[in-house]
Amino acid sequence: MIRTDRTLTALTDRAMIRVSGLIKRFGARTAVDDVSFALERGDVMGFLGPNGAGKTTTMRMIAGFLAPDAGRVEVAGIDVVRAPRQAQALLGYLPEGAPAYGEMTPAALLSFQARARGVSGAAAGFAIARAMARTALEEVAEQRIDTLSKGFRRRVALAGAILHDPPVLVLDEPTDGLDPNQKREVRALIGALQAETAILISTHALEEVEAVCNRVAVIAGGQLVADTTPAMLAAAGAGPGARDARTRTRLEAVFARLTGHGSAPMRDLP
Ligand SMILES: Nc1ncnc2c1ncn2[C@@H]1O[C@H](COP(=O)(O)OP(=O)(O)OP(=O)(O)O)[C@@H](O)[C@H]1O
Repeated sequence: MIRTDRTLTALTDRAMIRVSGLIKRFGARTAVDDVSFALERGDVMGFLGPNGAGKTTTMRMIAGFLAPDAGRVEVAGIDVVRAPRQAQALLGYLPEGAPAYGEMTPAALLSFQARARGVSGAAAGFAIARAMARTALEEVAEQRIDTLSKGFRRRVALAGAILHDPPVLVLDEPTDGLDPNQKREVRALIGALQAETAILISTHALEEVEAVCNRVAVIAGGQLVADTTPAMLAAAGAGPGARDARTRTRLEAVFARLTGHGSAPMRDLP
């Protein structure tokens, strides 16, 4: 497995997300198999892998929505299994798919979520306005969620994840269903939050990794097979060299192999 110096540096007390020896089984299938990594503030880690590799299962365990069979998850040093409420207060989680409560409006849902986090009054109003502005939701604030387009519904869920301005974000395919402009906006938001936040983001889009990630973790068959940087990933496919057209093509080939979104087979992982 590729591990860079940068990764080893991250395995310190400054870690905002620390995953150690994480295992999850569903019946006979081991969905997540001894996965370990750590992220600090300033890290945006792209989480790659083919369908069924274990990305969502790992993210659900980090967010405290699924109990691991073994191993440990800490958010800012807080054990997610032992102290889920404290850990979740520091974490924003964007699950796959659309938000529940389709009969509510974005404004009502965010208000409900603020109350659930113990925030009310002027502080809630401020947090909701900030989250709506960051996700450009104002124009649909009072429209029922189940009447919104997929892109808007995705942004409502994202607004909920960043509502309390958490120092840790776990985003499961945040730009899925968005049009190119909306994708750019969400990536700009991630860039704006990066300095103060540790962000884990699953994606099937190479341009997303290139645009926002300074780290890349690759999972296949439940096991972490690379924990590196986008540049190292490119080098693994292209050898050292400039990011010229040939490098780009090879990076695309490596990416296709790692994510299963392409014709190349999954063997020979870097
Ligand atoms: N609740 C569950 N019960 C049984 N099996 C499950 C459950 N959740 C996930 N799995 C299985 O665990 C494995 C990992 O699934 P997971 O959803 O974590 O993959 P993924 O990498 O997120 O895939 P995708 O890119 O398609 O979202 C798959 O084989 C999946 O079928």
